[in-house]
Amino acid sequence: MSRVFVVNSGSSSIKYQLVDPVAGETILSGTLQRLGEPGGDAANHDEGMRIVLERLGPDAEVAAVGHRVVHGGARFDRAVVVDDAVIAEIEKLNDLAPLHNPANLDGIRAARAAFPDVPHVAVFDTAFHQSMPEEAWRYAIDRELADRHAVRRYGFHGTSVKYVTERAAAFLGRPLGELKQIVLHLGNGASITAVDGGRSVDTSMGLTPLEGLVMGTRSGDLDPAIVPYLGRVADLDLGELDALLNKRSGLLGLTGTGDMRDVQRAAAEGEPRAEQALAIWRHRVKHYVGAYAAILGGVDVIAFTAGIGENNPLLRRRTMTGLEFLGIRIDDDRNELDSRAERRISPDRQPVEVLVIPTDEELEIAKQALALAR
Ligand SMILES: Nc1ncnc2c1ncn2[C@@H]1O[C@H](COP(=O)(O)OP(=O)(O)O)[C@@H](O)[C@H]1O
Ligand SMILES: CC(=O)OP(=O)(O)O
Ligand SMILES: [Mg+2]
Repeated sequence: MSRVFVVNSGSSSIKYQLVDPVAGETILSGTLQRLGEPGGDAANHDEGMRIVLERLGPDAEVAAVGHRVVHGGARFDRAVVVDDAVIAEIEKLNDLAPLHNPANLDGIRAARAAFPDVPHVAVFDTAFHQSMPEEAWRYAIDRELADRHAVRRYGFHGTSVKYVTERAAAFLGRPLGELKQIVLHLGNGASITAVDGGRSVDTSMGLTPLEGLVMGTRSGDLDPAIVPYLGRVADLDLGELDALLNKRSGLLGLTGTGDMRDVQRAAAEGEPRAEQALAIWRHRVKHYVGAYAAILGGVDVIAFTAGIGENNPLLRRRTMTGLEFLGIRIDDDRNELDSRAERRISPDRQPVEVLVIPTDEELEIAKQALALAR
């Protein structure tokens, strides 16, 4: 038996799959969305997990349960079998991934109660980025203070980036070890990672999933002085500032909606704030592509993935326009093809292969969970 139940209990959704990674077969999958919002699929994560477990049924035979855990801190550089001590460690990191780790833990607790006799495996978003060199992960602040509190760049979406870079190499029929890749994971949470020969060497998210790109509700990069400054002039306390930057910024803060589809619709209707928000969003993406081409000393592959990266030809084209000097070109017919498949969207025989690789965090989690459970 090699079936794995995978739970990706996220900030506002629960994605789940029953997969057999050996047979490469998905038996069941689904998503509960907008948890806690009016009209959402469940009132909270506990109720959401109850619904998921009902859908799975009492007789599902599983060899292991795999859990996505966003923050593994300095403690977890690879997947681990969950026990009470691991749960306590994950809980300590709640403050460093406030939209994610508490929800991940809700999923783990509910699934352990439902499947007490099989191994539960935590697979961390941060693990893949532990290969970054110190010049990429260390912030230029007081060394002792930073080390005492484990303040450093961790990076996230690593499970997705690992999967996408391996698939990209397989798609091209070239050895992973020889490729310089830039992965654009553009979803509600969004990040860009530089991968040299299969190893993460830099990534846009930092201590928390707040740094880097403009996201659905997160600001991404800003001058850190803005935080104390706004605290003083707008009389906001630290909790309010944290909520402002994580939950009420990004596309939401700029336009009033955090969903890229709505922002694009508004922009297409000529709404100037929406058009400007897209321009800011694209500017930040381009900034990181250029930076990582420089860090890598060249680029062989640009891989688009996640909700926006997989489904949005207009943003793919417009973020790549102006990067011809790096050897990056887009073939409009290929780019606009409506497809769920892995595909090339650059013309043939270009210095840079531009690909769309649909991510599958759940399959990657299932593989790692099964490997550890055995
Ligand atoms: N066809 C599409 N065009 C533009 N954006 C899309 C499309 N489909 C999904 N998205 C966007 O993708 C984002 C969600 O991506 P996803 O990877 O599912 O996020 P997460 O896993 O972080 O919740 C949303 O902003 C959504 O609007
Ligand atoms: C780490 C992170 O931002 O995850 P997500 O994209 O699922 O919100
Ligand atoms: Mg995601």
